[in-house]
Amino acid sequence: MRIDVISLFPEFVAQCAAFGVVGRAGERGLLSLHGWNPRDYAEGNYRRVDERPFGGGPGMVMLIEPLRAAIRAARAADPAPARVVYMSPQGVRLDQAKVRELAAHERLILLCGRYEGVDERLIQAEVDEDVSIGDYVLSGGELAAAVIVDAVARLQDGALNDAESAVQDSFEDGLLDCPHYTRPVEHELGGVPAVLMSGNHAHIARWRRQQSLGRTWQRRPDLLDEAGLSKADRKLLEAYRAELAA
Ligand SMILES: O=C(NCc1ccc(CNCc2ncc[nH]2)cc1)c1csc2nc[nH]c(=O)c12
Repeated sequence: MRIDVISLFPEFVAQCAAFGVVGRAGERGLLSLHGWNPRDYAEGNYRRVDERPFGGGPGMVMLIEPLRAAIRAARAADPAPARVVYMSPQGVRLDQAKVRELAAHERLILLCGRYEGVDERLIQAEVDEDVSIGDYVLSGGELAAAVIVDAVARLQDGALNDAESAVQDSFEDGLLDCPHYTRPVEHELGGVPAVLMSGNHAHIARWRRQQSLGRTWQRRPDLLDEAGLSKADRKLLEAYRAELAA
């Protein structure tokens, strides 16, 4: 998969892709990341990339032409067609389903705005979809682009080893994770649930499932509705709640 990031700070996103699983995906040739800076395509001796908004109001708006030239350069760098995603507070909210959708493309071009955003005409002409990473205010689209790079890199075949795939799958079952413990068994902060030391793998799996169900019910009941619980799940959750009420 090839991802081109259009940003005034392209090194920002490159850095986020230099470590861990994502860095390894790059080394394995599963993901290539390229940055394009609109300022390199800005005209005039001030090389402007932004201007004051028509109609007045605070902040600045990114100009059409430097962005358009940078997008064109990115498109031209590889013959494969690219999906252009504008990182925007007005976008659809990113979730794992959207990540899977984006990861299926051979190429993505991620457009990162700064200031108040981008001239609407550029968005209409060049952008396929707008994506937000949540309802909070960031200083630009770069962190959102880095989130997408990380999440889609993990889904490239060969990016994760078996253990890491298990971690990925556990999230994808739609529930929150169970608690995790490692050595020492005894610690001033407390001990370890006996079931985890029992060696009884059926009991351990049941306990972990019950903890996932219980924590999801307590912290993210919204996820519970979609999770499609089995009869066994519902019994485990009932027992969890009964234990809390006791
Ligand atoms: O570029 C991004 N943010 C920069 C930014 C933030 C706020 C405003 C203010 N706009 C005026 C307004 N908004 C609502 C009503 N009036 C403009 C630009 C961004 C990309 S994806 C993402 N995902 C989550 N959060 C984000 O901020 C982002």
